[in-house]
Amino acid sequence: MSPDPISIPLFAETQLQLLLQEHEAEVSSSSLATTAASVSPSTRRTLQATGYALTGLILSQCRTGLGGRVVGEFAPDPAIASTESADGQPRLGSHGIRVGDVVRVNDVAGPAKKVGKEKEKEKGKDSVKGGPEGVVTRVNDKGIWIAFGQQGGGTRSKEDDEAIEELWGKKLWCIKLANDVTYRRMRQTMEKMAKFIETDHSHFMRVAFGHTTPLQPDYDSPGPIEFLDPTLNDSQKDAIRFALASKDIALIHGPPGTGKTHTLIELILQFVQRKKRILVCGPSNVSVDNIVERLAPKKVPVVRIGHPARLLPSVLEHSLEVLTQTSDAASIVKDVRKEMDEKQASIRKTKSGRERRAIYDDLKHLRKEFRERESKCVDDLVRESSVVLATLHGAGGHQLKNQKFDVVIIDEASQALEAQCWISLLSADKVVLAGDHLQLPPTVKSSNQKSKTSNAKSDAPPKELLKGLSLERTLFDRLLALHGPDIKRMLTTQYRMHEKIMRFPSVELYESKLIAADSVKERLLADLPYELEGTDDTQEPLVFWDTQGGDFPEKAEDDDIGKKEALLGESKSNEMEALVVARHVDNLVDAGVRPESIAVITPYNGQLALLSHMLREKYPGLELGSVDGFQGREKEAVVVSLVRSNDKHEVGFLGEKRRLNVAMTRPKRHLCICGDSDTISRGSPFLKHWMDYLEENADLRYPDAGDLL
Ligand SMILES: Nc1ncnc2c1ncn2[C@@H]1O[C@H](COP(=O)(O)OP(=O)(O)OP(=O)(O)O)[C@@H](O)[C@H]1O
Repeated sequence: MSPDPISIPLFAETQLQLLLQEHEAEVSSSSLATTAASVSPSTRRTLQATGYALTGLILSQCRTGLGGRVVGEFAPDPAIASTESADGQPRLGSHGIRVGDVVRVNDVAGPAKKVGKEKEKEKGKDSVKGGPEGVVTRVNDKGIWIAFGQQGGGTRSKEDDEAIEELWGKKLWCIKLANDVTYRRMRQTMEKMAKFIETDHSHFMRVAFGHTTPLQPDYDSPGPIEFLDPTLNDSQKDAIRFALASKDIALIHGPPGTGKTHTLIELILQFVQRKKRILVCGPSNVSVDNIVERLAPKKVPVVRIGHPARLLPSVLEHSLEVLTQTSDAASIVKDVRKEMDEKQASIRKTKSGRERRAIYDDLKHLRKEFRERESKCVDDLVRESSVVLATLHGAGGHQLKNQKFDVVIIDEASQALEAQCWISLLSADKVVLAGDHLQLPPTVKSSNQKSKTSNAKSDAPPKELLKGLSLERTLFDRLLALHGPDIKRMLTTQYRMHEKIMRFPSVELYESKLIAADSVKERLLADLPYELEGTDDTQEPLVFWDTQGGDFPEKAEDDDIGKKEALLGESKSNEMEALVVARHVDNLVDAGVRPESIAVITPYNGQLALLSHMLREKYPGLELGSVDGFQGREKEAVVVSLVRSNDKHEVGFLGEKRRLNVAMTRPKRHLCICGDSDTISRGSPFLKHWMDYLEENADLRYPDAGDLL
């Protein structure tokens, strides 16, 4: 079968337009657009209250941190700090700035007045409005530490040094910025692809766009395989054999709880044994760190690329930036760093402008020297590592510019935008993607606004777009549709759910292929390793509170805010149903289930707000979240509030199978569904089957509205 080929430049142009729309949607939906340098005190306070800013700061210390960046320590301004900590020191007020956030530090009085040429130079250059930008590396109630320099890595510049110098003695505040490194790297990659001519196309690229079919896997080429992990099950072994034998593309399909990462670790080790160099990527820092953590004890040389502030503490020792300080190769950088620190400190002691300029000049030379030595050190470290790990956008950084890998592995590939994947794939020969296309794709904001395609560039000539291409269509999905199931292997034993919880998603979505491992298939809450009462709930894996009958109506939104939110699918709520949920949680806790073992999830943010109001204070350990946000997570007991209950039988975005799949596959021992079977069963054949399954298999209960009030 010869697939329909897709034009690579047209694909890239289409992606560029879709990405532009998405970026605009992101910027406009975020109040981060208001990042002008000079804003009123009350706006600053509001920004702090909403989690976007931190006010009342002064610069208290500077030093050279990882990667040669200046790290500034900012303390509460004692003149205005309203709270004190136990030791009598001023404390920062409550705020939402976290480690890893990109922030800009501004002078409360506004940017320094520039004169003449400098002013001209800065006109129209938004990025220099306000103070220097950096990444938060540490926060506690006595201060915040910020590493200055480019968002995407790289060492500091003269402009950074000068901008930081300007902060001494000023009253400061910082504001969280949108982190657009990912967007920028995707755009650069697509721009590159749009310009490629045929001779630039790799074999993998031609496979990925249907210009040719995948080559036959060669099962002899990897030689005999001795599995290192004795616990691997047959489907995991089969997936590993296939990925080793494939010549260009292998998809590992990992339904919920089937040990996708477990399998990837063995696969990576097998590649290393065969002297292959591997780049391992994932869409988020957590997805990558998860692999570093599990790989590190196996004694393989690994290096993790990425800003240290964003990495889990447990993987820091493998971070490239830390290695550039601690490894043998790092000594060549150390001397220069010390000299830079000394120079930096001497600036403040110098009053004369001439001397200051001379120091800045020296710093400039030192910085050049530092960069050259560091770049050699980085190159050496990366070249010596058989396994390099980075986020997908991190793979577009300068550290990997001249690096070549035998295999690129992408974990959680079905949660990454396709353009994001290509950042790591442009020069790849062989690719392994792991994911589950039957769970939710990455969140895309612009798809909610399809009707308003009048984007900001509406006066630009319309470009031809590839039909059927949207950002939600992931590479994983597209490759499967293009080349069929021969390019994938599915993991089939799941180690999370009770058999009764697993059966419906298995039959409806995974061709009845899932098998519950013996260790989990009959596990109940009552078997938890702490004291628990055996009740109707703790001895039952599947409960359905059916609210049919009209006494549990969803709230109709008719005000303006409601309508706007409804566009985002966020505003629905159902107060009576929330009472059913709360009652069920009470019952579980009364039976002895720890609130930390329970999660309450719902597709609607309106309902989440209501449930949080009812339950957060009562059970601080209980986890409350949206279904979308709970993807990838698990809990002993999960209560799902479906919300929709109306005469028109509208189910809104419950109609999305992948969302319901995520919702129903989070629990290990107990799943409780609260919803109106009458409304929901008419939403789609899938929903009808689900309601039928619950009716036949769950412990069915009908709440009494009067009893709840
Ligand atoms: N062959 C196996 N034998 C026993 N336990 C296993 C096996 N494979 C995976 N597991 C267990 O299953 C659980 C899920 O595995 P893992 O964390 O690797 O999956 P994942 O891919 O990260 O998650 P998901 O399957 O939800 O995508 C873990 O507790 C892991 O120890």
